[in-house]
Amino acid sequence: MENLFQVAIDGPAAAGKSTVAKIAAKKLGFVYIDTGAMYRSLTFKALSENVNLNDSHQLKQLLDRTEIQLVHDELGQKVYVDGEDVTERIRYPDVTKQVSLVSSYEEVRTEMVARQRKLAESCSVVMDGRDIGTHVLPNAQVKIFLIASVDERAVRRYREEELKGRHPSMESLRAAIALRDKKDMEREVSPLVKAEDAIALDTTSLSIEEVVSQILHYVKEKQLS
Ligand SMILES: Nc1ncnc2c1ncn2[C@@H]1O[C@H](COP(=O)(O)OP(=O)(O)OP(=O)(O)O)[C@@H](O)[C@H]1O
Ligand SMILES: Nc1ccn([C@@H]2O[C@H](COP(=O)(O)O)[C@@H](O)[C@H]2O)c(=O)n1
Repeated sequence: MENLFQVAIDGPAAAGKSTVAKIAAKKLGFVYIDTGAMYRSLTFKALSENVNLNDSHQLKQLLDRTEIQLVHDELGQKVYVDGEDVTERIRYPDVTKQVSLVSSYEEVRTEMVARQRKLAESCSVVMDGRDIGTHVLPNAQVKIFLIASVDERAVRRYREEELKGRHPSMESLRAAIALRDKKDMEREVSPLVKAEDAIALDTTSLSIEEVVSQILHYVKEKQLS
């Protein structure tokens, strides 16, 4: 289909990908696709059904009988697994801790990528994840690789946790972020890496509004060229 526009946003954990992708998509009138939520959904279901997370074949079979829906309304994104609202549940620490293992398997990724490409088939999208610019949407017109220092990312997560009434130590947040990045960068299949043609955007000292404005600038520039 002609005239479809794709914005790919990749980067390490807690760099701000989903926050800015959501706002940019809304401002552009594009659909926002949170691919991390899809891997989290499968991890949640595998944990709920006691599936062996070291068995990629079992995980793929589970995925084949799992419906994952990303639904958007005025209040934001909701995630449904087989019709159950798991929006909050997939952010719990047990899922976050295991999701990099589940996402490391080729069988799982092949199916997820097929689903993600299908979602982007008929509409303009802002898609965020780890392999969007390198693998899922290699022809995306705008590719952003969002980074921020690990200390800043830990602070951002801390503030988020504080709002939910939780007070984890800064060091535990920092360690969890660094460990997840390491696993995502070192896996064999589609590791987290900047696409050659992606724009690196360091958000360490940028506000959310400034990051969104930069992304919109790159999109407008491309649309006019
Ligand atoms: N530029 C920014 N300045 C300050 N805080 C930010 C900025 N961007 C995002 N945040 C905050 O940082 C936290 C993490 O952002 P977000 O969840 O969007 O990151 P992410 O890259 O999607 O993370 P993950 O990959 O782990 O899901 C959120 O609380 C968000 O509000
Ligand atoms: N395209 C993607 C997106 C995500 N992952 C894996 O899922 C984890 C959770 O992602 P969040 O963005 O929701 O934090 C992430 O740590 C990766 O292991 C992926 O592999 N590819």
